[in-house]
Amino acid sequence: MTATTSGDQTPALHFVKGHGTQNDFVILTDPAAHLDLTQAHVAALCDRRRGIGADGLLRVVRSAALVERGVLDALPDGVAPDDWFMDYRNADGSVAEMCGNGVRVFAHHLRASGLVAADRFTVGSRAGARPVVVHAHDAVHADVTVEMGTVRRDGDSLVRIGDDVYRGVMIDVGNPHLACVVPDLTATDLAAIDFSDGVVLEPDAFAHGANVEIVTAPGTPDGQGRLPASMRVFERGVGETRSCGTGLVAAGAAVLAHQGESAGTLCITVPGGRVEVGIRADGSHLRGPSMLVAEGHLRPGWDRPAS
Ligand SMILES: N[C@@H](CCC[C@H](N)C(=O)O)C(=O)O
Repeated sequence: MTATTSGDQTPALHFVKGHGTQNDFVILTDPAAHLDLTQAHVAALCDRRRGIGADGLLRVVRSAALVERGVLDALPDGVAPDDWFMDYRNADGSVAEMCGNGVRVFAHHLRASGLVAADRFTVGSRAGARPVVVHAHDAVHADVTVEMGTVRRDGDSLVRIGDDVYRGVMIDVGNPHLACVVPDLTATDLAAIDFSDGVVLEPDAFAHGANVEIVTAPGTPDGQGRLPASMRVFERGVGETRSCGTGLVAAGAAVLAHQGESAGTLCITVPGGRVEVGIRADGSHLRGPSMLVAEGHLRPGWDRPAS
């Protein structure tokens, strides 16, 4: 992966490493879309042994530049040419439409780096515009809310995980999910689920694969009226992660549907922390922490195989 400068003059590439409830990302700032982000390069960079290691990569790029360079055919719904665009890739190098934790970390990076000077702005994504509010931030920590858009519920489907089969709701939050609420599942049972053989979806259920969430039924509301629940997730293009923002919104909608409700606020615990999810008839939100933990440079030639 090189900047467009040719030959051995390629400059060292600056990166930032961050996470949202331990869903971790490599962030590359590339305003004019000069980087040639191939699937193999992204996979190598996200590899925890031969690269920096991450669940995904966030390229920080001007929306218009992605269209000019042919990465996008057109600007997605509501995205303006000047908006910063989160060009998201999974750890295996595949492209995904949206990443909820990624938007929180992306917005934090924009504020902390001075690329954006306001606390309210819009981030572009392949799933459309995602308005954010940065409630507080410093160089390392931030608290960010993302408007996650409409949650579309489809029919039910099944997933096999090891010897167990779970029924869930197919939910689109810009990207596809199967959110399975298991009423009698305790937090201990949830922690014991073995994802090591992956997840097997019904063959015709999802044209492009899906992320799978296993969620407990909600407990009694907390002091702020939020329903508590716990979740684990197996992400398309990654494997099990310690959190997934779009998955949390899908899980929130599934928990509410399980209660016979279509709107409400939840506080959901994942292995990497806790976030707030709000579901409304006309949209949804995700609020939670972001951390930017490191920065550095990729050495020119990092992607050449060892001789
Ligand atoms: N971790 C993300 C979701 C990333 C994309 C997902 N793996 C997919 O392929 O749809 C999140 O926080 O939403």
